[in-house]
Amino acid sequence: MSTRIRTIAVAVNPAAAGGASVHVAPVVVDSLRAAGFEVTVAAATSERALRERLVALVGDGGVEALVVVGGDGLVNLAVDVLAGSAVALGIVPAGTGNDAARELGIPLGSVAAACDHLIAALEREPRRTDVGVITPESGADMPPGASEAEDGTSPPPPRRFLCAVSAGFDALVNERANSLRFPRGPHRYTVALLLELARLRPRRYRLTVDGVAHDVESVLLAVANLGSIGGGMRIVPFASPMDGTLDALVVAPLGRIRFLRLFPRVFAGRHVGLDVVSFHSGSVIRIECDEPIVAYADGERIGPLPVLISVEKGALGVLT
Ligand SMILES: Nc1ncnc2c1ncn2[C@@H]1O[C@H](COP(=O)(O)OP(=O)(O)OP(=O)(O)O)[C@@H](O)[C@H]1O
Repeated sequence: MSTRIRTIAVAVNPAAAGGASVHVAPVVVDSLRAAGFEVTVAAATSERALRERLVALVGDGGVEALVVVGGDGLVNLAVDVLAGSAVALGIVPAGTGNDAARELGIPLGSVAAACDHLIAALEREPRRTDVGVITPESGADMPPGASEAEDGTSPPPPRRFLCAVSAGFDALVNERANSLRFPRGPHRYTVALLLELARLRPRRYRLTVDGVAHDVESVLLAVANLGSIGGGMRIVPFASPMDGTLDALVVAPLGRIRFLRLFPRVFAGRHVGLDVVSFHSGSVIRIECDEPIVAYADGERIGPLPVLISVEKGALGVLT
């Protein structure tokens, strides 16, 4: 067993993948204990309560690693809490999309394989990984379902992310899904996608990459640290989380049929080189749009554009 890491917190999201992670977590805890690690379980009834618990655990130096059992939303929460600390992040994928795990080479689809991978990684030095930071510039945004007290005129605080920021079609789909009362579950995203597809049209953005402004029209615009979103859409197949760089993907205006035909190519990462696709790499990227669009990071709602995105090089130790 590793002499470096002995104490581990396991964070559970009872909401991930419709509750499936509740069954996965005990398997993870048992595997780690059987391998000789000291394990604390961190679960809470809400995301906010879980954040407070994780901040306390990391702050008092009680754990050397945090293993999340959930999807990209829970990974995002852990990254936001852990970046810059000495606590390493482990992931046992138990969500719907699991893009962070996929990109980090963590086995998907088998809890036993993911646990074996994690225990092997605990023997090694954590891999230093870049973390993105998204800073909303404007306030006065009321999230769907927020209380009056959460509304305000000051911008939401900066938030870290591991995978990507969405500011185009997929951000609109997320926002639409969040506003729908019916249906519940994953079908909400299908309905939202169809509704947004019917409304597909380009928006005008100003993308400023390391101080150089690009005025673009786009239907799909995202900024990646790790290359995939939405359950395996390889938006930036060449993205590296260890190069101190972010990569923006811009898809130029195109009709619905061509847009739909693009999707299988993006899943396969074979859109690079197409005339409608361009990439811009840099360490500070600002996205502005002349229409109200709410940005999402790792599938989490951030706030309206404009946003400033930067990178914290090697800020996170990942067990992989
Ligand atoms: N009690 C809770 N503990 C932790 N997270 C919670 C809780 N309740 C709600 N959440 C939120 O649930 C959302 C979904 O979780 P998660 O991302 O882990 O699963 P998923 O959506 O099924 O997977 P993916 O993001 O990979 O598609 C996240 O935004 C998370 O913050």
